[in-house]
Amino acid sequence: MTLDPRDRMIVALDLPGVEQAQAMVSQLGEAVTFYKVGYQLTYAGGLDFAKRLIGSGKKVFMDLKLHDIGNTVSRGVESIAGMGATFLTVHAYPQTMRAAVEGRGTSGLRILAVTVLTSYDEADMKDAGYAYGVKDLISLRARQAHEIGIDGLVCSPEEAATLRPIAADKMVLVTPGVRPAGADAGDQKRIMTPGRAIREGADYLVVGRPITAASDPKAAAEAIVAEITEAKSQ
Ligand SMILES: O=c1ccn([C@@H]2O[C@H](COP(=O)(O)O)[C@@H](O)[C@H]2O)c(=O)[nH]1
Repeated sequence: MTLDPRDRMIVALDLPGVEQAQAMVSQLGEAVTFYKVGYQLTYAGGLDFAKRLIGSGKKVFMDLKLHDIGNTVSRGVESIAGMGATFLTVHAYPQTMRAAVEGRGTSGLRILAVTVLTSYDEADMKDAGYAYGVKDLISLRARQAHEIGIDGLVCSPEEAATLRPIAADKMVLVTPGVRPAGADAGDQKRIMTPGRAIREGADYLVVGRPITAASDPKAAAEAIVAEITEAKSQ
């Protein structure tokens, strides 16, 4: 996939409100082309803000991680499909994924299935009652997503190399859990540096706090794009 390295970085706008999100977008300027809007901002006026971002020429990933009975998921996805976002997440349960694919129809919205959250390690999987470990569950869910016609997977960069053969050129690999060398992991448990994530086969990197909480967010974003560029040139 030929993409400008800048377009491979998706900045998570996990901020308390539209005012803070707008200030961050203004500060980042041309350094960032792709934003992710998740729970925090969506429930604080973020849907209209996301539409305005799209109107201003930025790409938007709605990280709503839908999971409900099929009819509710389909109808929810139909509503989102009209807003012009590029990506929308659902949890990677077969019923939910089928409903999402039905709801997106022939719109340009691409559905991403969240395999196993990057804040989970093996102990968390057990704690949540899963019989599978991370590696087996992400592989199972990736195969199911492929069969159902999902457009991409959300996984840790640690799993990009394992999932690439399943995703082939049909599904993009979108990876949160990205931390520049020496950065605080926070609640992320399956992490990798930006350069290594790209070398392992990630198509898009999702980065939040390492940029939005940096003393100079624009410089932090530019440094990540430089790492992506370097990794792509190898
Ligand atoms: O498995 C997942 C799925 C989604 N996310 C989201 O990505 C960002 C990561 O933010 P950081 O500040 O860089 O940790 C955040 O919005 C999550 O909701 C994820 O981390 N892992």
